[in-house]
Amino acid sequence: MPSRVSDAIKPHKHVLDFTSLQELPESHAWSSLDSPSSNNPPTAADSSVSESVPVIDLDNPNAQELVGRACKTWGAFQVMNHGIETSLLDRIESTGKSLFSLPTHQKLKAARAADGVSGYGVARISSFFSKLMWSEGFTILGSPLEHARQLWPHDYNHFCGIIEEYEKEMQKLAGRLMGLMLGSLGIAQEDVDWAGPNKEGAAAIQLNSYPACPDPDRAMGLAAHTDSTLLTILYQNNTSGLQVLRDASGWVTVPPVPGALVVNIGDLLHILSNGSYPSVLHRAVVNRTQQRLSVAYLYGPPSNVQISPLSKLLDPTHPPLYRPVTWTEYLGAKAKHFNEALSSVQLCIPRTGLVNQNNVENRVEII
Ligand SMILES: C=C1C[C@]23C[C@H]1CC[C@H]2[C@@]12CCC[C@@](C)(C(=O)O1)[C@H]2[C@@H]3C(=O)O
Ligand SMILES: O=C(O)CCC(=O)C(=O)O
Ligand SMILES: [Fe+2]
Repeated sequence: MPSRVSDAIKPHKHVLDFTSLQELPESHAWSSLDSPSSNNPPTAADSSVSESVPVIDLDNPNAQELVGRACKTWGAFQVMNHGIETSLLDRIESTGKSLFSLPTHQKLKAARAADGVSGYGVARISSFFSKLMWSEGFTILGSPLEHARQLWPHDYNHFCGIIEEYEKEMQKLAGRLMGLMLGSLGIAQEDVDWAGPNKEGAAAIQLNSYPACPDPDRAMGLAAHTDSTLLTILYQNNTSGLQVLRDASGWVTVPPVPGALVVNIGDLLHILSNGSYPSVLHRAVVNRTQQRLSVAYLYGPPSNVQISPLSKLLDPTHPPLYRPVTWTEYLGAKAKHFNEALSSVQLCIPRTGLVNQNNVENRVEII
């Protein structure tokens, strides 16, 4: 119970000063009962998992085929030789660390507004769960200038410069990855009018910090979700925590590989590919000794473009499985339906109908 009425009405009462805690508070103690069932598939004992998310060298002449295969089977992969300089990754990591190590009262000056997207706070998906997550985040959509001024009144340009450079480089990589992913489906990027080489998608950056946790087995860093993006490019520091759900094996850890970036398929690419590239459920777990930092580049189409299954992928035996949606509209569906957002834009399939091309039966209900 909040001790003062003013605490109860503060929008950011959930933000904790993690560093001062010796024990996991009840508010952050997850049990299998209060986590949604999608969070609890049979967990694979680490030793029994022989497969792991593919690591693809983008300089490999077969990169396109390898990317296509990884998108169909895993919904995630790691990339090497991606063209992003190590020094930029080091700089984004250290600026992220310095942000999260500011005093709580300072970080709260850049708090995300109740109806806003950008700023500092708990995970946006927190409202769908009765327990809180062991993490804090900072979201950037558009210019970070105003929030950076609140955080570092004397030195905001440093942060803004790094973010700007990171966005520019990631935009290029995201375009290149889209080209490989579409190419592997037999579609030229130029044939998708908003995705051509000189077109710019929209994007957000999410900095995540997962402090060391006194009771990691009962805590959740970031609960299982899919991203509402076309694709997400994730930089993780040298501490593992990211897991993706693989139907047969349960949760599979995506280990940090020095110099690699993780790519995962989001719901809009799932729609665009008519289910050929299923979006992947993923989550972040925490550990007892080390702070973990990750930076997600959430890449989507220009916000008002309608995304629907590509017509080249459709024929009478492969009808469209989803209705057209804009990114803005889909983010609204996610905020309302969370992990059921994709089914909320699904079209009805006749009883005799066809299932998703990759047989992801649990996602396509025949009604
Ligand atoms: C452009 C986006 C995509 C958002 C919302 C908005 C800004 C922040 C993104 C994330 C980042 C963390 C997971 C997620 C699920 C969340 O809660 O915030 C993402 C969400 C989505 O992919 O739906
Ligand atoms: O921190 C991670 O490994 C995952 C972060 C993530 O899924 C996100 O920001 O969308
Ligand atoms: Fe994510």
